[in-house]
Amino acid sequence: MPVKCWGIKVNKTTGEETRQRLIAEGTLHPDFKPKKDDKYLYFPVKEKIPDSEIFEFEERSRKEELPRHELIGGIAVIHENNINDAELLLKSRPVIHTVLYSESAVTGEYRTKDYQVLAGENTTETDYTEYGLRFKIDLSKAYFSARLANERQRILNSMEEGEKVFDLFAGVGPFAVALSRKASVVIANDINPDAVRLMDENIRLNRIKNITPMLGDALHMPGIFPDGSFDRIIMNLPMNSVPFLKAAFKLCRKGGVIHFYSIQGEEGEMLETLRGFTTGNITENKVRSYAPNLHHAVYDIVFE
Ligand SMILES: C[S@@+](CC[C@H](N)C(=O)[O-])C[C@H]1O[C@@H](n2cnc3c(N)ncnc32)[C@H](O)[C@@H]1O
Repeated sequence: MPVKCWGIKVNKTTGEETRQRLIAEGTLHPDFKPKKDDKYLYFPVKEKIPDSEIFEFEERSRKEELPRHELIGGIAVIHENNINDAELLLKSRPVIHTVLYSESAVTGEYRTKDYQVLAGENTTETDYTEYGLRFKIDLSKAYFSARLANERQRILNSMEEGEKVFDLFAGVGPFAVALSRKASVVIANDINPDAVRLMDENIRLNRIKNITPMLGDALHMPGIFPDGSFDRIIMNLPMNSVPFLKAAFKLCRKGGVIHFYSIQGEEGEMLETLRGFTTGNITENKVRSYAPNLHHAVYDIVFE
């Protein structure tokens, strides 16, 4: 039965942005379901806040556990080929327009996956907002994971204003776009033409002027830029970054930092390899679980 509660009414085009803002502010009411009509989305909030009005919302059933999924903008990705789960997810939030089943692990040089549409619109494209930044994503054409959002902010917070950053495996540009807020310049390279096309769009969407997107093989980058040109290097190709370490250390200045990502089973697995390149400080952190007995780790390496 619908219950009266404070809520925010927003245009559908700004729905995801509003949802993330309310979550970040801690005001989205978890006990009621957001709702929609032809034009607007309605989000329940815990108390009276600016622009809120009283609306009627359905209570969430405590038993209605949602299937495990990753939400990227309006797309929910599930790992079981289950139409009922997909329909449940589609109905659970007005912002979800498509539910995809990921048929494989990330594969190939471009680190993409095969997807099957289980419910909703027949698309792998979506709009995604992260910390106020907007992104065009196409999951079948270029890699993207929303689970690295906090990691991008961690690096941004560790940066000084005006740094020169090189993102060697930039994908559709989430690290580059986030870090451009503090950097003087970001060079953002990827070998996948679709990723670079989407990155170009994402740079324009956010009206960013200090990112140069590049289409190329990371191995060739030291031939283009003088040694030691950059303060910070991002290496998020976690299954296969080791062959690119020599190039990264050439591009990094002495005293600069390289963020090296690795999918690994044991803590410290990469330390010996990395010690072959620097005597500087190396700090290791777990970014997220990846699979049973595997995790995504980041090594922050100071080049000395
Ligand atoms: C795991 S994805 C990370 C993308 C992005 N940094 C992100 O976090 O969303 C790795 C990316 O490296 C790119 N890649 C693979 N081999 C490459 C190479 N030799 N040179 C440049 N980019 C490469 C892939 O196309 C893919 O977009």
